[in-house]
Amino acid sequence: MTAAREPLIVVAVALVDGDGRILVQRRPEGKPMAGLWEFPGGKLAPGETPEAALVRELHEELAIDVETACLAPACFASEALGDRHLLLLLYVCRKWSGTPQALAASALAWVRTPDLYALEMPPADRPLIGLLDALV
Ligand SMILES: Nc1nc2c([nH]c(=O)n2[C@@H]2O[C@H](COP(=O)(O)OP(=O)(O)OP(=O)(O)O)[C@@H](O)[C@H]2O)c(=O)[nH]1
Repeated sequence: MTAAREPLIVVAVALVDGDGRILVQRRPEGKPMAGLWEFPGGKLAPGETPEAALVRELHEELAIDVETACLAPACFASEALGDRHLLLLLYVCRKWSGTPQALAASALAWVRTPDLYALEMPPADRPLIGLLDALV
């Protein structure tokens, strides 16, 4: 009997601009779920805290710098993802330095929360839209 794999923890962030819009990025060709829109973020490296992982991912994916204190835990999703179970921890951040650049995505878009419903997003993200709408 093989042991079940542990849940996959992914951290992601809703960056909120001064107009209350949220940044989403489009997954590039060649990756699973290519073409879907998602919140910037990614998997934890071994031994990394969720906040440290998010600071690193935001630097790698968007070339922005964020302080841990500016990452507010907001909500989470718990969803099957292939042969794994995904725990997607979503933070909200309103303060960063630099201008986001699409270093790891095929496109970036600033979107009002109700307009997120019209975007194709991974299944785990859909339940987060209503929760985010209540928070931003
Ligand atoms: N960043 C991010 N990942 C998400 C979201 N929703 C969601 O299901 N995921 C999934 O969570 C995982 C994120 O890990 P990742 O971004 O490091 O994965 P990846 O495949 O892009 O990169 P990798 O090449 O390092 O494996 C992916 O399987 C992705 O599909 C989301 O809103 N943001």
